[in-house]
Amino acid sequence: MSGAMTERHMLGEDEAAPLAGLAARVRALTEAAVLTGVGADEARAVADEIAALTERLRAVRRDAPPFLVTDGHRMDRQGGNPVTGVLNPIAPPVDLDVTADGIVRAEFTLSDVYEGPPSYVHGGMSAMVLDQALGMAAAQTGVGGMTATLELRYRRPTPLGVPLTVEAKASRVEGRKIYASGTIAGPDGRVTVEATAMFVTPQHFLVHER
Ligand SMILES: CCCCCCCC(=O)SCCNC(=O)CCNC(=O)[C@H](O)C(C)(C)COP(=O)(O)OP(=O)(O)OC[C@H]1O[C@@H](n2cnc3c(N)ncnc32)[C@H](O)[C@@H]1OP(=O)(O)O
Repeated sequence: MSGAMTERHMLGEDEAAPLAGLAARVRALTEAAVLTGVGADEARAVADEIAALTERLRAVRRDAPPFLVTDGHRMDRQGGNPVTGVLNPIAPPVDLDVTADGIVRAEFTLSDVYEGPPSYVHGGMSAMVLDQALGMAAAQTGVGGMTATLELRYRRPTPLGVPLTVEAKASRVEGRKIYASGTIAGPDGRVTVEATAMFVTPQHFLVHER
């Protein structure tokens, strides 16, 4: 089971680097699988080889994704995060940075793996990137919290395969509620998606993590 309370193995740089390399290869494999034009026999043969490789990785299995040893902000440690995690092949990954004034920002590119409407980014993927960025912005105010509400306005289609920018900032804190907003913009700087969210700090965060 993968739960918040599960004890996590901590990966040092020496252990993390080859696993990040593995994730990068699987990410490339995923894109190749989505775009391949090989015939049925070749697809079956490759599938068998991948099944064998999967069994090799399963030979030693952890109970939950490991954390990275880091002196950066807290989310840095979640190498398995589906948006930012270098250890997770389904993460683009989006390398979110935090400026001194609490703005969370990244440039990233989404491949055809994330296609929703033909030639554009899937709206759920934009939501996931924004949830993560706004969540990190909320965390800059103190403890951070769980997403309670996330409202999105899809202003225009988000293009695939070109540099996008995500930006987020917390706007205010009211007790355990933290409000944040953010955007995704295309290479021309025009905003494609706007988001506002409210995060609620669960009581157990306050007890265990302060
Ligand atoms: C660095 C981190 C980056 C992380 C980015 C990714 C973030 C995520 O994706 S988190 C995953 C998605 N979210 C979830 O699964 C959350 C599931 N929900 C929960 O766990 C709980 O409902 C939680 C924590 C939001 C609130 O629970 P709890 O602490 O018991 O809240 P509760 O005491 O009932 O309410 C506190 C206040 O918040 C309000 N509130 C709680 N939930 C909501 C909601 N969904 N909508 C509106 N208001 C809400 C309550 O009305 C109450 O307000 P007031 O104090 O004014 O009466």
